[in-house]
Amino acid sequence: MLQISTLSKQFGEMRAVDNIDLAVRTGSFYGIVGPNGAGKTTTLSMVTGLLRPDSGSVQVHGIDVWGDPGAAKRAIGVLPDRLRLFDRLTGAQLLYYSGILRGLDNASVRERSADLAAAFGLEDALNRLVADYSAGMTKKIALACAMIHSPRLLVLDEPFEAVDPVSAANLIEILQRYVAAGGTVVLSSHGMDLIERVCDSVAIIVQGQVLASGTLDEVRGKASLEERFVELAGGRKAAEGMEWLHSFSD
Ligand SMILES: Nc1ncnc2c1ncn2[C@@H]1O[C@H](COP(=O)(O)OP(=O)(O)OP(=O)(O)O)[C@@H](O)[C@H]1O
Repeated sequence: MLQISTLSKQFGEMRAVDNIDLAVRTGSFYGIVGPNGAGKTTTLSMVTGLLRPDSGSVQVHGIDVWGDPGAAKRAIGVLPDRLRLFDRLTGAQLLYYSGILRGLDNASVRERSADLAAAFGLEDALNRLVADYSAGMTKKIALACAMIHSPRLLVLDEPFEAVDPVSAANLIEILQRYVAAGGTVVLSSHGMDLIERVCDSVAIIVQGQVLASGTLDEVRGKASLEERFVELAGGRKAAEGMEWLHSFSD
């Protein structure tokens, strides 16, 4: 479903993404993990046609994302990292806008909006401005907008950040049913337990490079995913120094 080949992106001197290759099969629940600044968001932005790569290619469902971005984007639903939503719309209007933009007819948009609002527990918030939503509610309405056109591939950058445990469990169930029906999910997260629980495959990205990828068992071996992650990310730093923090200036 997704083939990333020798993808690179440099910002000035910084090689944010350095020759990344990844393959995600149809029906996979794929997790991308890595330390802050590792290049996850940059990679996912290039995958979804939001950021032009310096080199390399991305194929989604056999379509070259940068060769035919319109066709590729039809196959993808995206939850970007920094949410830039039209937040002077109500939740209902934002869902309507997303559905119509994706070519759905009126009746389908209304039916799907109601289903999504119920699934995410947003029924009572639909007529309020998105600008007034909490962080978690904003994330949920953005997720609903990403799903409304039933894409083949969902690319979700930190979908569980700020989402409460009940909503996260609902979302996981929705995604698991979507995958069981043949959809494909690629998500980034810092929640190792969650990735271990829901993903069948995972990639660990450190300093713009894929240091491990494959099925969950291939990547973690006999260790936990967190242990493998810490090992590949260069270990933990001992919390030394900063005595001033314990000197309490009052
Ligand atoms: N537009 C930009 N201009 C300059 N540098 C950038 C830009 N976008 C990202 N970077 C840099 O590229 C590197 C990778 O950033 P990226 O956002 O992809 O990391 P990430 O793995 O998603 O991190 P996090 O887990 O903190 O979200 C970082 O060093 C970041 O500062």
